[in-house]
Amino acid sequence: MQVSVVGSGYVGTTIAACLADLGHDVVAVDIDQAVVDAINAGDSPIHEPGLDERIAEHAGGRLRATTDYGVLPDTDLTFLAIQTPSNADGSIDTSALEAASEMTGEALAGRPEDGGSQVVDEHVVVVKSTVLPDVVDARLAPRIKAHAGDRVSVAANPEFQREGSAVADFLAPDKLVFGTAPGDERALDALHECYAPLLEARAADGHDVPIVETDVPTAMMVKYANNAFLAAKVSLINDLGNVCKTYGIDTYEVADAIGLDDRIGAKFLRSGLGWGGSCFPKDVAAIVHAAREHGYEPRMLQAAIDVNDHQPERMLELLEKHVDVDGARVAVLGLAFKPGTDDVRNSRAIPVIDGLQERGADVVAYDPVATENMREHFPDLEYADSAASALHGADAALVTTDWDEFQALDDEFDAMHSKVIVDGRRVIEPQDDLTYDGLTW
Ligand SMILES: NC(=O)C1=CN([C@@H]2O[C@H](COP(=O)(O)OP(=O)(O)OC[C@H]3O[C@@H](n4cnc5c(N)ncnc54)[C@H](O)[C@@H]3O)[C@@H](O)[C@H]2O)C=CC1
Ligand SMILES: O=C(O)[C@H]1O[C@H](OP(=O)(O)OP(=O)(O)OC[C@H]2O[C@@H](n3ccc(=O)[nH]c3=O)[C@H](O)[C@@H]2O)[C@H](O)[C@@H](O)[C@@H]1O
Repeated sequence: MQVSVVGSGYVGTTIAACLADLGHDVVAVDIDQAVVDAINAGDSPIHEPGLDERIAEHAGGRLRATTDYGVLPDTDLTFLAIQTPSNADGSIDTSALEAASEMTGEALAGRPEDGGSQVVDEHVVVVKSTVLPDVVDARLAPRIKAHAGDRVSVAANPEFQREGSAVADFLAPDKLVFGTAPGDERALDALHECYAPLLEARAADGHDVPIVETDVPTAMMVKYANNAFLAAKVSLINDLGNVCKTYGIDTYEVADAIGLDDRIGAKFLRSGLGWGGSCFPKDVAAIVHAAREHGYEPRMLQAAIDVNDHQPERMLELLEKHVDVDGARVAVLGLAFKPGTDDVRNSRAIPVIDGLQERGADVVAYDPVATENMREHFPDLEYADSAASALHGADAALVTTDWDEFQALDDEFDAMHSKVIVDGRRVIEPQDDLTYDGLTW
């Protein structure tokens, strides 16, 4: 199948490389020339395990990149994987996605001045971006169809991959959700054809992937409900964890026990500093905002946000029990919002660093891959090139991301001025000569 993917960020690059791996001919379209150049040179524009190899293997073959929307009519199906960031009030900013929809419609209509060289007979545009249930039909499809007409179907296929394991998640999904307009067989057939090689590969490994066929608004609501449920699950274990801590009980022991109950499940029970990233905070805020616009107050979801917002403050309060933060040199270990990624969007390290600076600390930060991205937030912060050098001479260290390499830290603590560790991710093994405090244990 000929597939185009518009938007080559975390999602777009992953699905473009994976679809090429599955045998499709894929063209990635992005307005960022640097991103396009990287892919064509066989390099990944983002840090994601398994992506480098796939891009290196397929670039120049089944995978190419361009800034030219004129390639769209030569493909059968176009995914839109454009960012949908939060506005200050929690609603989502769909302007970039709307612009991309407009450009997609123009290209499919074959207007030469918009990069189109031919009028397509039939085409399917699939929205991968996460948008509220009414956005595809109200704001995206009209922009595409105004130019390209009803020869083009517009469908939704929300994505459930996680950063840090995006390739593995995309290739082994728990489910696929196909949202199409009622009776739109063209869209449904195209989605089935696109995913057929993935389903065959999973079947060969003995796994059936359930496919949920539904309408477009329900497909997007599934995406929001999925993320809201997981974020709330983490907030609930953090809330319970804060209670456990007041009794001196280890929340991880409790979580292991409750996770044995099938109705609860063992995943997403790691308590600590809370959830960050480009999606949980954005998506929970968006659904809360939308609910209020419709006159409903979503109390559980707001509570999930409140608990999450408070965990960094709890970390700083714990630190204050052990050191006088004003003037202290504090090492922050971990800047990415989770391990395995260089993404710092809404990283919990950001409010922690803000809080340290407000309290007059001298902060030194380290992350194995996310330092450059964090420089955009904190250009004047001191960045160390290893955990060992961050710890050297520090009065305390805060663990903010659960990178594996922090587990191996041992003698490095000896170079600290005072060996105080506040662990927000349960990474460090407590030792007799360390003053060790966990956030919820
Ligand atoms: N990051 C993730 O792991 C996941 C993200 N999502 C959703 O997927 C969507 C995309 O997210 P990310 O990949 O993280 O965003 P991103 O910000 O990493 O990538 C967006 C890309 O679109 C490009 N772009 C912007 N306007 C364009 C235009 N008019 N034409 C062509 N390219 C354009 C940008 O240059 C950028 O490379 C969002 O709605 C997000 O909520 C869903 C599941 C997972
Ligand atoms: O819509 C999205 O973008 C994606 O959002 C999340 O994926 P992601 O944000 O990449 O990473 P997660 O592994 O879900 O972690 C999110 C945050 O929760 C935190 N977390 C996660 C699990 C846990 O037990 N405890 C915990 O604090 C992580 O540290 C991280 O800050 C969802 O897990 C994906 O299914 C979804 O596709």
